Amino acid sequence: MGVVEKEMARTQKNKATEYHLGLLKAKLARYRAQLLEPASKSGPAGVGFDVQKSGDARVALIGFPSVGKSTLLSKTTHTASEVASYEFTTLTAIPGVIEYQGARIQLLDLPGIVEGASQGRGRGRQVVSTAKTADLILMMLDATKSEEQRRLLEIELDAVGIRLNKQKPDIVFKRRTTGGFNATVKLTHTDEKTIRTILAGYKLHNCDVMIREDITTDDFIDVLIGTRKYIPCLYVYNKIDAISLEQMDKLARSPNTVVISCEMGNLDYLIERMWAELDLVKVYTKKRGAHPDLSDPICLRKGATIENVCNGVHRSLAANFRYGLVWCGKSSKFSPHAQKVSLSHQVQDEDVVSMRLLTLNAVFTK
Ligand SMILES: Nc1nc2c(ncn2[C@@H]2O[C@H](COP(=O)(O)OP(=O)(O)OP(=O)(O)O)[C@@H](O)[C@H]2O)c(=O)[nH]1
Ligand SMILES: [K+]
Ligand SMILES: [Mg+2]
Repeated sequence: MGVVEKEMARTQKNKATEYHLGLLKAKLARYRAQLLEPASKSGPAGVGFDVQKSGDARVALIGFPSVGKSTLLSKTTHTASEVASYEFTTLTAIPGVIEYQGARIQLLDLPGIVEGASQGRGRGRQVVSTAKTADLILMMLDATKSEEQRRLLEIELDAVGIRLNKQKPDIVFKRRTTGGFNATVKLTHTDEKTIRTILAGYKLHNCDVMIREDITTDDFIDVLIGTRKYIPCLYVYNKIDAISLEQMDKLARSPNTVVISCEMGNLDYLIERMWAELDLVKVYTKKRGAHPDLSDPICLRKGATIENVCNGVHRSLAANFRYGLVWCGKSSKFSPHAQKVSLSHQVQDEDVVSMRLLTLNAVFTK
Protein backbone atom coordinates (compact mmCIF):
# COMPACT_ATOMS: atom_id res chain seq x y z
CA MET A 1 0.00 0.00 0.00
CA GLY A 2 1.26 3.44 -0.89
CA VAL A 3 1.26 6.45 1.41
CA VAL A 4 -2.00 7.82 0.07
CA GLU A 5 -3.78 4.47 0.27
CA LYS A 6 -2.65 4.13 3.91
CA GLU A 7 -3.94 7.56 4.77
CA MET A 8 -7.24 6.73 3.11
CA ALA A 9 -7.53 3.49 5.08
CA ARG A 10 -6.88 5.41 8.31
CA THR A 11 -9.48 8.02 7.51
CA GLN A 12 -12.86 6.83 8.73
CA LYS A 13 -15.71 7.44 6.35
CA ASN A 14 -18.01 9.99 7.93
CA LYS A 15 -19.37 13.36 6.99
CA ALA A 16 -16.58 15.28 8.73
CA THR A 17 -13.82 13.59 6.79
CA GLU A 18 -15.60 13.17 3.48
CA TYR A 19 -13.96 16.25 2.01
CA HIS A 20 -10.55 15.05 3.06
CA LEU A 21 -11.24 11.64 1.53
CA GLY A 22 -12.34 13.24 -1.70
CA LEU A 23 -9.08 15.13 -1.86
CA LEU A 24 -7.04 12.00 -1.14
CA LYS A 25 -8.93 10.09 -3.79
CA ALA A 26 -8.17 12.78 -6.32
CA LYS A 27 -4.50 12.73 -5.31
CA LEU A 28 -4.30 8.96 -5.60
CA ALA A 29 -6.06 8.98 -8.95
CA ARG A 30 -3.56 11.58 -10.18
CA TYR A 31 -0.56 9.52 -9.02
CA ARG A 32 -1.93 6.40 -10.63
CA ALA A 33 -2.72 8.20 -13.84
CA GLN A 34 0.94 9.28 -13.94
CA LEU A 35 2.11 5.76 -13.22
CA LEU A 36 -0.14 4.28 -15.84
CA GLU A 37 0.48 6.75 -18.61
CA PRO A 38 4.28 6.95 -18.71
CA ALA A 39 6.03 8.81 -21.49
CA SER A 40 6.55 6.38 -24.35
CA LYS A 41 10.31 6.25 -23.77
CA SER A 42 10.08 5.07 -20.19
CA GLY A 43 9.53 1.42 -20.99
CA PRO A 44 6.80 -1.06 -21.69
CA ALA A 45 4.67 -0.46 -18.59
CA GLY A 46 1.26 0.82 -19.55
CA VAL A 47 1.82 0.21 -23.24
CA GLY A 48 -0.41 -2.22 -25.05
CA PHE A 49 0.67 -4.85 -27.52
CA ASP A 50 1.92 -3.47 -30.78
CA VAL A 51 -0.88 -4.73 -32.98
CA GLN A 52 -2.14 -2.44 -35.71
CA LYS A 53 -5.80 -1.56 -35.48
CA SER A 54 -7.53 -2.72 -38.61
CA GLY A 55 -11.06 -3.06 -39.94
CA ASP A 56 -14.04 -1.08 -38.71
CA ALA A 57 -13.86 -1.83 -34.98
CA ARG A 58 -11.70 -3.61 -32.41
CA VAL A 59 -13.01 -6.15 -29.91
CA ALA A 60 -10.65 -7.35 -27.14
CA LEU A 61 -10.89 -10.67 -25.31
CA ILE A 62 -10.14 -10.26 -21.63
CA GLY A 63 -10.21 -13.11 -19.14
CA PHE A 64 -8.39 -15.39 -16.76
CA PRO A 65 -6.18 -18.10 -18.27
CA SER A 66 -7.82 -21.06 -19.96
CA VAL A 67 -11.36 -19.71 -20.12
CA GLY A 68 -11.37 -20.35 -23.88
CA LYS A 69 -10.33 -17.03 -25.45
CA SER A 70 -8.13 -18.62 -28.11
CA THR A 71 -10.77 -21.25 -28.80
CA LEU A 72 -13.23 -18.45 -29.53
CA LEU A 73 -10.82 -16.66 -31.87
CA SER A 74 -10.07 -19.89 -33.71
CA LYS A 75 -13.78 -20.67 -34.15
CA THR A 76 -14.99 -17.24 -35.26
CA THR A 77 -12.13 -16.08 -37.51
CA HIS A 78 -9.75 -17.59 -40.05
CA THR A 79 -6.88 -17.08 -37.63
CA ALA A 80 -5.65 -19.97 -35.53
CA SER A 81 -4.49 -19.22 -32.01
CA GLU A 82 -2.98 -22.03 -29.99
CA VAL A 83 -5.46 -23.75 -27.67
CA ALA A 84 -4.33 -25.90 -24.75
CA SER A 85 -5.52 -27.03 -21.35
CA TYR A 86 -2.64 -25.32 -19.52
CA GLU A 87 -2.70 -21.70 -18.37
CA PHE A 88 -0.89 -18.90 -20.23
CA THR A 89 -0.91 -20.73 -23.54
CA THR A 90 -1.27 -17.42 -25.32
CA LEU A 91 1.63 -15.05 -24.67
CA THR A 92 0.94 -12.19 -27.03
CA ALA A 93 -1.90 -10.40 -28.83
CA ILE A 94 -3.28 -12.31 -31.81
CA PRO A 95 -5.65 -10.46 -34.15
CA GLY A 96 -8.34 -12.18 -36.22
CA VAL A 97 -11.10 -10.75 -38.40
CA ILE A 98 -14.84 -11.37 -38.15
CA GLU A 99 -16.72 -10.37 -41.30
CA TYR A 100 -20.29 -9.49 -40.53
CA GLN A 101 -22.92 -7.31 -42.25
CA GLY A 102 -20.33 -5.95 -44.63
CA ALA A 103 -18.10 -4.86 -41.74
CA ARG A 104 -14.69 -6.15 -40.72
CA ILE A 105 -14.33 -6.48 -36.97
CA GLN A 106 -10.91 -7.08 -35.46
CA LEU A 107 -11.10 -9.66 -32.68
CA LEU A 108 -8.04 -9.58 -30.46
CA ASP A 109 -7.02 -12.70 -28.55
CA LEU A 110 -4.91 -11.76 -25.54
CA PRO A 111 -2.95 -13.57 -22.83
CA GLY A 112 -4.91 -14.52 -19.74
CA ILE A 113 -4.61 -12.09 -16.84
CA VAL A 114 -4.45 -12.71 -13.12
CA GLU A 115 -5.35 -10.63 -10.10
CA GLY A 116 -2.94 -7.71 -9.83
CA ALA A 117 -2.50 -7.44 -13.60
CA SER A 118 -3.03 -3.69 -13.54
CA GLN A 119 -0.24 -3.30 -10.98
CA GLY A 120 2.30 -4.64 -13.44
CA ARG A 121 2.40 -8.35 -12.69
CA GLY A 122 3.47 -10.32 -15.72
CA ARG A 123 2.00 -9.31 -19.02
CA GLY A 124 -1.19 -8.34 -17.32
CA ARG A 125 -0.46 -4.66 -17.49
CA GLN A 126 0.10 -4.87 -21.22
CA VAL A 127 -3.17 -6.76 -21.61
CA VAL A 128 -5.26 -4.25 -19.70
CA SER A 129 -3.58 -1.40 -21.57
CA THR A 130 -4.55 -3.06 -24.84
CA ALA A 131 -8.12 -3.37 -23.59
CA LYS A 132 -8.17 0.43 -23.45
CA THR A 133 -7.83 0.57 -27.23
CA ALA A 134 -10.92 -1.58 -27.84
CA ASP A 135 -14.33 -0.43 -29.05
CA LEU A 136 -15.87 -3.36 -27.17
CA ILE A 137 -14.52 -5.64 -24.48
CA LEU A 138 -15.57 -9.27 -24.36
CA MET A 139 -14.97 -10.29 -20.78
CA MET A 140 -14.68 -14.03 -21.08
CA LEU A 141 -15.57 -16.07 -18.02
CA ASP A 142 -15.58 -19.77 -17.22
CA ALA A 143 -19.18 -20.72 -16.43
CA THR A 144 -17.94 -23.55 -14.21
CA LYS A 145 -16.00 -21.16 -11.94
CA SER A 146 -17.20 -18.79 -9.24
CA GLU A 147 -18.74 -15.37 -9.89
CA GLU A 148 -15.74 -13.85 -8.08
CA GLN A 149 -13.72 -13.99 -11.34
CA ARG A 150 -15.88 -11.30 -12.90
CA ARG A 151 -15.49 -8.87 -10.01
CA LEU A 152 -11.70 -9.39 -9.96
CA LEU A 153 -11.42 -8.62 -13.67
CA GLU A 154 -13.59 -5.54 -13.28
CA ILE A 155 -11.23 -4.27 -10.58
CA GLU A 156 -8.22 -4.72 -12.87
CA LEU A 157 -9.87 -2.85 -15.74
CA ASP A 158 -11.10 -0.14 -13.40
CA ALA A 159 -7.56 0.36 -12.11
CA VAL A 160 -6.30 1.36 -15.55
CA GLY A 161 -9.15 3.82 -16.01
CA ILE A 162 -11.58 1.67 -18.00
CA ARG A 163 -15.24 2.23 -17.10
CA LEU A 164 -17.46 -0.55 -18.40
CA ASN A 165 -20.96 -0.04 -19.78
CA LYS A 166 -21.06 3.49 -18.48
CA GLN A 167 -21.63 6.79 -20.22
CA LYS A 168 -19.17 9.57 -19.57
CA PRO A 169 -20.71 11.58 -16.69
CA ASP A 170 -22.36 14.78 -17.87
CA ILE A 171 -20.05 17.41 -16.41
CA VAL A 172 -18.69 20.46 -18.18
CA PHE A 173 -15.65 22.46 -17.05
CA LYS A 174 -14.64 25.88 -18.16
CA ARG A 175 -11.28 27.02 -16.95
CA ARG A 176 -10.10 30.57 -16.36
CA THR A 177 -13.51 32.03 -15.66
CA THR A 178 -15.28 33.08 -12.51
CA GLY A 179 -15.53 29.87 -10.56
CA GLY A 180 -19.25 29.28 -10.84
CA PHE A 181 -20.96 26.10 -9.72
CA ASN A 182 -24.14 24.88 -11.31
CA ALA A 183 -25.89 21.54 -10.88
CA THR A 184 -29.04 21.12 -12.93
CA VAL A 185 -30.14 18.12 -10.84
CA LYS A 186 -30.13 17.48 -7.10
CA LEU A 187 -26.83 15.88 -6.07
CA THR A 188 -27.44 13.00 -3.65
CA HIS A 189 -24.00 11.29 -3.76
CA THR A 190 -21.70 14.29 -3.51
CA ASP A 191 -21.95 18.04 -2.93
CA GLU A 192 -20.52 21.39 -3.92
CA LYS A 193 -18.12 21.53 -0.98
CA THR A 194 -16.54 18.18 -1.82
CA ILE A 195 -16.17 19.20 -5.44
CA ARG A 196 -14.68 22.58 -4.53
CA THR A 197 -12.20 20.80 -2.23
CA ILE A 198 -11.09 18.53 -5.05
CA LEU A 199 -10.78 21.42 -7.49
CA ALA A 200 -8.71 23.32 -4.92
CA GLY A 201 -6.47 20.24 -4.66
CA TYR A 202 -5.80 20.67 -8.35
CA LYS A 203 -5.31 24.42 -7.89
CA LEU A 204 -8.36 25.00 -10.06
CA HIS A 205 -9.84 27.92 -8.13
CA ASN A 206 -11.23 29.72 -11.12
CA CYS A 207 -13.15 27.04 -12.87
CA ASP A 208 -16.79 26.95 -13.90
CA VAL A 209 -18.45 23.61 -13.29
CA MET A 210 -21.76 22.53 -14.72
CA ILE A 211 -23.12 19.15 -13.54
CA ARG A 212 -26.11 17.72 -15.37
CA GLU A 213 -26.65 14.38 -13.63
CA ASP A 214 -26.59 12.93 -10.12
CA ILE A 215 -22.88 12.04 -10.07
CA THR A 216 -20.68 10.52 -7.38
CA THR A 217 -17.38 12.00 -6.19
CA ASP A 218 -15.59 9.28 -8.19
CA ASP A 219 -17.46 10.27 -11.36
CA PHE A 220 -16.30 13.84 -10.84
CA ILE A 221 -12.66 12.78 -10.43
CA ASP A 222 -12.91 10.61 -13.55
CA VAL A 223 -14.02 13.49 -15.70
CA LEU A 224 -11.52 15.89 -14.10
CA ILE A 225 -8.64 13.52 -14.83
CA GLY A 226 -9.95 13.13 -18.35
CA THR A 227 -8.08 9.96 -19.35
CA ARG A 228 -10.86 7.54 -18.53
CA LYS A 229 -12.15 5.27 -21.24
CA TYR A 230 -15.85 4.42 -21.30
CA ILE A 231 -16.07 1.11 -23.13
CA PRO A 232 -19.04 -1.21 -23.65
CA CYS A 233 -18.55 -4.74 -22.33
CA LEU A 234 -20.25 -8.06 -22.94
CA TYR A 235 -19.84 -10.70 -20.25
CA VAL A 236 -19.34 -13.96 -22.11
CA TYR A 237 -19.70 -17.14 -20.06
CA ASN A 238 -18.03 -20.02 -21.90
CA LYS A 239 -18.14 -23.78 -21.25
CA ILE A 240 -21.88 -23.94 -20.57
CA ASP A 241 -21.68 -27.54 -21.78
CA ALA A 242 -20.23 -28.27 -18.35
CA ILE A 243 -22.94 -26.71 -16.15
CA SER A 244 -26.59 -27.48 -15.43
CA LEU A 245 -29.48 -25.96 -17.36
CA GLU A 246 -30.61 -24.08 -14.26
CA GLN A 247 -27.18 -22.49 -13.79
CA MET A 248 -27.06 -21.58 -17.46
CA ASP A 249 -30.50 -20.03 -17.37
CA LYS A 250 -29.54 -17.87 -14.40
CA LEU A 251 -26.39 -16.57 -16.10
CA ALA A 252 -28.17 -15.93 -19.40
CA ARG A 253 -30.66 -13.63 -17.69
CA SER A 254 -28.00 -11.24 -16.35
CA PRO A 255 -27.60 -7.89 -18.10
CA ASN A 256 -24.96 -7.54 -20.86
CA THR A 257 -24.40 -11.27 -20.74
CA VAL A 258 -24.11 -13.99 -23.38
CA VAL A 259 -23.64 -17.68 -22.57
CA ILE A 260 -21.75 -19.89 -25.02
CA SER A 261 -19.95 -23.14 -25.49
CA CYS A 262 -17.05 -22.83 -27.90
CA GLU A 263 -16.86 -26.59 -27.87
CA MET A 264 -20.47 -27.12 -28.96
CA GLY A 265 -20.40 -24.24 -31.44
CA ASN A 266 -23.28 -21.95 -32.37
CA LEU A 267 -21.49 -18.67 -31.83
CA ASP A 268 -23.76 -16.76 -34.20
CA TYR A 269 -25.79 -15.23 -31.41
CA LEU A 270 -22.63 -13.91 -29.74
CA ILE A 271 -21.58 -12.24 -32.99
CA GLU A 272 -25.05 -10.70 -33.36
CA ARG A 273 -24.79 -9.28 -29.86
CA MET A 274 -21.27 -7.98 -30.51
CA TRP A 275 -22.56 -6.25 -33.61
CA ALA A 276 -25.41 -4.66 -31.70
CA GLU A 277 -23.05 -3.44 -28.96
CA LEU A 278 -20.63 -1.91 -31.44
CA ASP A 279 -23.52 0.13 -32.83
CA LEU A 280 -21.78 0.85 -36.12
CA VAL A 281 -23.29 3.05 -38.77
CA LYS A 282 -23.26 1.81 -42.36
CA VAL A 283 -23.16 4.36 -45.15
CA TYR A 284 -23.38 3.69 -48.89
CA THR A 285 -21.62 5.84 -51.43
CA LYS A 286 -23.09 6.80 -54.76
CA LYS A 287 -21.66 8.16 -57.99
CA ARG A 288 -23.51 10.95 -59.76
CA GLY A 289 -26.25 9.49 -61.94
CA ALA A 290 -25.59 5.95 -60.73
CA HIS A 291 -27.23 3.69 -58.20
CA PRO A 292 -25.64 3.54 -54.75
CA ASP A 293 -23.07 0.81 -54.24
CA LEU A 294 -24.92 -1.39 -51.77
CA SER A 295 -22.31 -4.13 -51.89
CA ASP A 296 -19.55 -2.15 -50.24
CA PRO A 297 -20.71 0.03 -47.34
CA ILE A 298 -18.44 2.21 -45.25
CA CYS A 299 -18.75 1.36 -41.55
CA LEU A 300 -18.26 4.12 -39.03
CA ARG A 301 -18.58 4.76 -35.33
CA LYS A 302 -21.86 6.22 -34.16
CA GLY A 303 -21.70 10.00 -34.38
CA ALA A 304 -19.46 9.90 -37.46
CA THR A 305 -19.60 12.84 -39.86
CA ILE A 306 -19.37 13.36 -43.61
CA GLU A 307 -15.70 14.10 -43.00
CA ASN A 308 -15.26 10.57 -41.60
CA VAL A 309 -17.02 9.21 -44.69
CA CYS A 310 -14.62 11.18 -46.91
CA ASN A 311 -11.65 9.76 -45.04
CA GLY A 312 -13.11 6.30 -45.43
CA VAL A 313 -13.11 6.73 -49.21
CA HIS A 314 -9.83 8.50 -49.82
CA ARG A 315 -7.63 10.72 -47.72
CA SER A 316 -7.54 13.51 -50.32
CA LEU A 317 -11.30 13.85 -50.41
CA ALA A 318 -11.96 16.09 -47.42
CA ALA A 319 -9.48 18.71 -48.65
CA ASN A 320 -11.33 19.00 -51.98
CA PHE A 321 -14.80 18.84 -50.53
CA ARG A 322 -17.44 21.28 -51.80
CA TYR A 323 -20.60 19.76 -50.37
CA GLY A 324 -22.19 16.41 -49.79
CA LEU A 325 -25.57 14.97 -50.69
CA VAL A 326 -27.40 12.62 -48.39
CA TRP A 327 -30.38 10.42 -49.36
CA CYS A 328 -32.81 8.05 -47.79
CA GLY A 329 -31.14 7.49 -44.43
CA LYS A 330 -32.69 8.45 -41.15
CA SER A 331 -30.71 11.71 -40.97
CA SER A 332 -31.93 13.08 -44.30
CA LYS A 333 -34.67 15.61 -43.70
CA PHE A 334 -35.80 15.71 -47.31
CA SER A 335 -35.82 12.05 -48.15
CA PRO A 336 -36.27 10.76 -50.82
CA HIS A 337 -34.67 13.92 -52.18
CA ALA A 338 -31.09 14.66 -51.36
CA GLN A 339 -30.11 16.98 -48.55
CA LYS A 340 -27.13 19.25 -49.11
CA VAL A 341 -24.71 18.86 -46.20
CA SER A 342 -21.32 20.07 -44.95
CA LEU A 343 -18.32 18.10 -43.66
CA SER A 344 -19.53 18.30 -40.07
CA HIS A 345 -22.94 16.74 -40.82
CA GLN A 346 -23.51 13.55 -38.80
CA VAL A 347 -24.46 10.53 -40.86
CA GLN A 348 -26.98 7.88 -39.83
CA ASP A 349 -27.21 4.18 -40.47
CA GLU A 350 -28.23 3.36 -44.07
CA ASP A 351 -27.57 6.86 -45.43
CA VAL A 352 -26.56 7.12 -49.06
CA VAL A 353 -23.87 9.74 -49.57
CA SER A 354 -22.43 11.46 -52.60
CA MET A 355 -19.64 14.02 -52.62
CA ARG A 356 -19.25 17.10 -54.78
CA LEU A 357 -15.67 18.24 -55.02
CA LEU A 358 -13.99 21.56 -55.64
CA THR A 359 -11.53 20.62 -58.30
CA LEU A 360 -13.24 17.90 -60.25
CA ASN A 361 -16.88 18.76 -59.71
CA ALA A 362 -17.07 15.02 -59.89
CA VAL A 363 -18.06 12.19 -57.72
CA PHE A 364 -16.04 9.68 -55.82
CA THR A 365 -16.78 6.31 -54.47
CA LYS A 366 -14.47 3.78 -52.91
N1 LIG B 1 -15.74 -27.88 -21.78
C1 LIG B 1 -15.31 -26.90 -22.55
N2 LIG B 1 -14.00 -26.67 -22.69
C2 LIG B 1 -13.61 -25.65 -23.47
C3 LIG B 1 -14.55 -24.83 -24.15
N3 LIG B 1 -13.86 -23.90 -24.84
C4 LIG B 1 -12.56 -24.13 -24.60
N4 LIG B 1 -12.38 -25.19 -23.80
C5 LIG B 1 -11.12 -25.76 -23.31
O1 LIG B 1 -10.51 -24.89 -22.39
C6 LIG B 1 -9.09 -24.99 -22.46
C7 LIG B 1 -8.46 -23.66 -22.61
O2 LIG B 1 -8.79 -23.12 -23.85
P1 LIG B 1 -7.96 -21.93 -24.50
O3 LIG B 1 -8.71 -21.48 -25.71
O4 LIG B 1 -6.54 -22.30 -24.65
O5 LIG B 1 -8.11 -20.85 -23.35
P2 LIG B 1 -7.44 -19.40 -23.26
O6 LIG B 1 -8.40 -18.55 -22.53
O7 LIG B 1 -6.99 -18.93 -24.59
O8 LIG B 1 -6.17 -19.71 -22.34
P3 LIG B 1 -4.80 -18.88 -22.17
O9 LIG B 1 -4.28 -18.52 -23.50
O10 LIG B 1 -3.92 -19.84 -21.47
O11 LIG B 1 -5.13 -17.72 -21.32
C8 LIG B 1 -8.79 -25.93 -23.64
O12 LIG B 1 -8.52 -27.22 -23.12
C9 LIG B 1 -10.07 -25.91 -24.42
O13 LIG B 1 -10.28 -27.08 -25.16
C10 LIG B 1 -15.95 -25.12 -23.97
O14 LIG B 1 -16.84 -24.47 -24.53
N5 LIG B 1 -16.26 -26.14 -23.17
K1 LIG C 1 -5.03 -22.30 -22.18
MG1 LIG D 1 -5.18 -18.39 -25.26
